[in-house]
Amino acid sequence: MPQIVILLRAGSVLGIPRVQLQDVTKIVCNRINSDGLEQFLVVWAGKYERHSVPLSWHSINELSSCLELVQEYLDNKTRFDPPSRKRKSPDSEPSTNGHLLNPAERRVRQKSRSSSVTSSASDSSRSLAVTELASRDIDVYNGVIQVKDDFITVKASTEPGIDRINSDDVPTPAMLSRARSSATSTADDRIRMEVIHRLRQLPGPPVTLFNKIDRSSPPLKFQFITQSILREGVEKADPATMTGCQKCRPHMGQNIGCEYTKKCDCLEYAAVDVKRLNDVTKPIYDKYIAGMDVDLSQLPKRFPYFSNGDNTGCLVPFYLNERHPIYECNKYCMCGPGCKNRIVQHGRQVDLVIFKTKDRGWGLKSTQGLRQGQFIDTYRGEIITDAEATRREKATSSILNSYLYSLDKFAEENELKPEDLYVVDGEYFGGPTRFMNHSCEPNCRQYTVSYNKHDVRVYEIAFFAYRNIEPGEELTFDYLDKDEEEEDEVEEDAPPPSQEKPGDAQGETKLVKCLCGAKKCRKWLWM
Ligand SMILES: C[S@@+](CC[C@H](N)C(=O)[O-])C[C@H]1O[C@@H](n2cnc3c(N)ncnc32)[C@H](O)[C@@H]1O
Repeated sequence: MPQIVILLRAGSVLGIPRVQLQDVTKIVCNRINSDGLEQFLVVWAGKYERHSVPLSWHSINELSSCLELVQEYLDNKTRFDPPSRKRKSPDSEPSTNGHLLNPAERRVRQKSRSSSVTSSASDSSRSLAVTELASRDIDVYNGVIQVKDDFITVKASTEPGIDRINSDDVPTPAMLSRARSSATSTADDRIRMEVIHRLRQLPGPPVTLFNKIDRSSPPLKFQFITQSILREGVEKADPATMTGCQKCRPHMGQNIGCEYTKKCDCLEYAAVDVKRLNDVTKPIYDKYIAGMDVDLSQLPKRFPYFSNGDNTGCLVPFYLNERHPIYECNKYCMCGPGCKNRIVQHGRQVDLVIFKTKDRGWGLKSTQGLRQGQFIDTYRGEIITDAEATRREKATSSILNSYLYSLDKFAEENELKPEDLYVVDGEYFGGPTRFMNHSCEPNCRQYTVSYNKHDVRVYEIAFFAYRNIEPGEELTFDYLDKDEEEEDEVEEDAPPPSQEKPGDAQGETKLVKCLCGAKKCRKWLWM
């Protein structure tokens, strides 16, 4: 399309001009232009008369700050037109996991007609207005384009003689038909490179991307974060309540920090190991269970992680199997940073691969084998109030996916009302674990990890390997958080359960067919 090409060449003196994200409403079509360039039809944002919203075609280079809109367009297009974006040849996967451009797809369209262009330009600002377009179906340009300070802006033209195209008519059936057969591999690659770039910024061992299924990438709307973000109305407990263990020291014999459960104040609220109660401690425990004030440090406790041997750092069976809350040491503790009661706080230590599954969107795996009880990563996101979670659920853009995780571990014992609980939303902000799928027979489990035993509403959710996991095995957890003994027998071809998901007062959740493929699959999954 000549008018845009002229603009690009002028812009190349200044650098590639860019369309700004906030100026674009959406992208509605794609094509290969007469120069063989992939282009996208942009609908501009702004206050314009109805039906005369400016529209213009742009290359992926010009849309580098709008890649997430391009991705949204391509993902929707794929939903309606899957074959055009399927991988052609898995063998051509480059080592970066990026897609090779398939030469057969780079169809250079024969230039048929040109449009007349009026232009005015200065060093810092150039504008172009388009008169009658010979082929509206293809060469749509509807307004005045300006390049200023390396950014493209556009406005509806008021000049006489400029033909307007009704924006409601775009994309036309002819445009859609052309779009269907027009390659988008350059755009797919750009999007993928942006995701890979973001993954490379993450601290710790590499997180990589692998997709042998199609050309899509994880959503650019999603941002990787290293710590959860507390949103409006969410408050941690008063910082003054956060205290550390005062009687422990870095070297208490074995040079592992905290060593004696009876000395460590961090274990005050940790689960009691009832199997080790004796004649002295049993009566204290009974009083504790009856709700009386007792000295909890007298009761038998356990540290959560092995401190020596092959399994150093892995969860001990008492925590692994019974899933008691884990209380790690914190910055106020006297045991020092090398204390063995600090694992989750040091962050992810295993490599991860975000990969495309055949039928459940993206999933997560590791290239390394994981030991039973080994820490993988936390589930992070925006921590929001219950009311905000309900609002988001109702207004959700993700029809199929659910990323909300309720922080209700301590609700019952602290008599917290459901409306006072917080929820982690991992849809737009989170870590790689946001891509973990559900299995009815999972190989990972989620555990509660707290650094402040007095804070019952804000804590970490940490994933640990529940058994030894082979390299490359998909990492899964049970979304319903059921323990093995709670399992009900599920019959083959069981119909969808009629009751509501437990705890779902509003019945907002959806029931979807579970595709985990486990032998004991429950067949249906509440989302
Ligand atoms: C937390 S996300 C997991 C990542 C997701 N696959 C993606 O591509 O973003 C949860 C969503 O993944 C899909 N999913 C996960 N496990 C599934 C399963 N066993 N069966 C069917 N869909 C599943 C569902 O769409 C669910 O809402």
